[in-house]
Amino acid sequence: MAVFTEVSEDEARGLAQRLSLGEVLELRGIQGGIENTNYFLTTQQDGRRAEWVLTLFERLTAEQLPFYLHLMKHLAHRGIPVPDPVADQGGDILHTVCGKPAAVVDKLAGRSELAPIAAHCAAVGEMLARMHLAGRDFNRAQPNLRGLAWWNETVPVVLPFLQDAQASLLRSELAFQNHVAASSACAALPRGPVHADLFRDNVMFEDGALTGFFDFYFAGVDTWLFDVAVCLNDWCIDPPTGRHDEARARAFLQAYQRVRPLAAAERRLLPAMLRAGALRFWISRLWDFHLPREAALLQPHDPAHFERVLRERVHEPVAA
Ligand SMILES: Nc1ncnc2c1ncn2[C@@H]1O[C@H](COP(=O)(O)OP(=O)(O)O)[C@@H](O)[C@H]1O
Ligand SMILES: N[C@@H](CCOP(=O)(O)O)C(=O)O
Repeated sequence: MAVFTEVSEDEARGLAQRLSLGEVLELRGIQGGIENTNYFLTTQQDGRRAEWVLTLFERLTAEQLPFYLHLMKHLAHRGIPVPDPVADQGGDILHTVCGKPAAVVDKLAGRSELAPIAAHCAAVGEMLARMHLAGRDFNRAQPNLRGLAWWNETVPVVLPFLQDAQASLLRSELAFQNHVAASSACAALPRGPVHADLFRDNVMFEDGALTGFFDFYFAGVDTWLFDVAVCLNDWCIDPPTGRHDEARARAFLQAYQRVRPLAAAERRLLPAMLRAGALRFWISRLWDFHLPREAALLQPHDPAHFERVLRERVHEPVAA
């Protein structure tokens, strides 16, 4: 993230006490990310150091947050390696810090793999399929808040900032996606809770092994295929050109399908869904870039990257 809201050591101590985390040793603002305020919090509990991530939610509301936090808890309890939100003495996992909704989760070990090879992609594919299956009996529902309705709302807001060729691509792709979304093939796709933002910087590895998925704050109930497309568009491309990387994509898809084979309708719609995944992040990056928010450590993402990825997916459709 960025630090949109400064948290004092006093605030952190009060929170650590309410959550029985022990004595606060360190509180450090995190630079990565763009949505929320994140801090690493180190405490000492019974003589042992423990590391946590404190997140203050800057846009999500107290009504929306239980879905994400309970989803993480549900998946963690089913053995999927995701951060587990810490409850206070009353059992609540949604807290208030500096007047904002906040959560504390355990810090995952390792670091992000920003230059993945096929083995990393296979590990992510397998865990994503396991996560989809583990989410089937999650009993809360909330739509993907960065789904089609948000694209339709946001495109008119960003269009005035674009050159003609970009505006024309954005309009035509949005029309195409509205058409696909209204089709019976799309309605038949299997759905459930999806991460919806499982980029390389939202997965940890240690010594080559996957240690967890995190940053579930764009999750929602959507097609499982959308998650697959978002991953292929980030893990399995050549970043400078946005071109599809066949070897990494095969590793990802084979590993995913060893756990959950794609249905025929999913295979048919994958090319359109890859375009949807590129469009979704092109729109959000345009929005963040042209209508920025104030933050101490914010590094906006480059919108041109997903414009390139989208053009690639339109001109060179990728089959499953
Ligand atoms: N549970 C976690 N374990 C380890 N590191 C984390 C965890 N959550 C967040 N981080 C670190 O914080 C950074 C920003 O978090 P992220 O959730 O991506 O922010 P944002 O929600 O603002 O996009 C990550 O890149 C990672 O380094
Ligand atoms: N992954 C998205 C933006 C969301 O940022 P994150 O740090 O929460 O993953 C992008 O790359 O545009």
